[in-house]
Amino acid sequence: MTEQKVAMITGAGQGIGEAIAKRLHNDGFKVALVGRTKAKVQRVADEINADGGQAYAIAADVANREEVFAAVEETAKHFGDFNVIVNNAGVAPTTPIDTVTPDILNNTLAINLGGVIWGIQAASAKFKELGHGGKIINASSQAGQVGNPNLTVYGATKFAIRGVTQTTAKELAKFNITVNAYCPGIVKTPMMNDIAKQVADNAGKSFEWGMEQFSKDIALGRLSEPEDVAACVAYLAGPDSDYMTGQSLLIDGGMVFS
Ligand SMILES: NC(=O)C1=CN([C@@H]2O[C@H](COP(=O)(O)OP(=O)(O)OC[C@H]3O[C@@H](n4cnc5c(N)ncnc54)[C@H](O)[C@@H]3O)[C@@H](O)[C@H]2O)C=CC1
Ligand SMILES: CC(=O)C(C)=O
Repeated sequence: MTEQKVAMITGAGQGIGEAIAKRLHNDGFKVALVGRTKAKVQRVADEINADGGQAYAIAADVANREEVFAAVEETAKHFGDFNVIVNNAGVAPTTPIDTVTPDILNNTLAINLGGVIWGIQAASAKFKELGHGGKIINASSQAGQVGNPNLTVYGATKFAIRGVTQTTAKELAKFNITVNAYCPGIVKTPMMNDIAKQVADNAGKSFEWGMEQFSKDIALGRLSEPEDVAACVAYLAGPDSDYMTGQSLLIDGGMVFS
């Protein structure tokens, strides 16, 4: 039997992160689930463990460098190895340009971009210490490929994540560490529900109208399930993507063609 690999997923208490944790468990990974609220990640870990898996919940704020390093350390100590990090946690404030404040800008940069940078630093340091390569997988978005109205700050972080993915892929390749990103489209999660509601409220329209503003250009004609994204992340976490690095995989049902 092949050795079970260890993956750490941030923002794993709901939405896409939860689906990734469950998919990697189904694919035979041991999984560490990281989130700011321990109870949320513990609920997902309990479900995976009840299904015969090995899941471990850790509380950490990805904007805090020390907490991210501590989470990686705890994951490696708990499971005895460390092979994959999925830097998935993120926030998406709705920001028509005239509403952007220093606090919104700094907080979103600290979580979305800072969290990915600390995750890459902590994971690559641990892979090197363990004397083997590894896989780093970052959450970007279709909003990191094309400008989405009302998402200036969020979109900026998601464009930046594609850049960081490319630069670190080149830096870390010599250590047998790959770095790739996934770019979901419009996924049915609490984050997307909040965005659609805020856009609708700002326009004095219904939630359905708000969602339609984002979903009308999906070629496949349906919103994404979190599991659609998790399936592609599983590919990036597994051996079939070994010869792939620096790439940003669009999983958007055909909204954007790059
Ligand atoms: N839902 C969508 O349509 C899309 C989502 N994405 C990206 O996918 C990722 C996951 O998104 P969703 O599951 O939709 O979001 P979500 O809001 O439903 O879940 C995100 C999770 O991350 C956690 N989190 C937020 N800030 C954190 C922090 N500082 N430290 C630790 N955990 C933190 C939240 O508590 C939450 O549990 C995000 O990076 C998002 O930008 C990208 C494209 C589309
Ligand atoms: C939330 C997000 O990433 C969108 C709308 O693409």
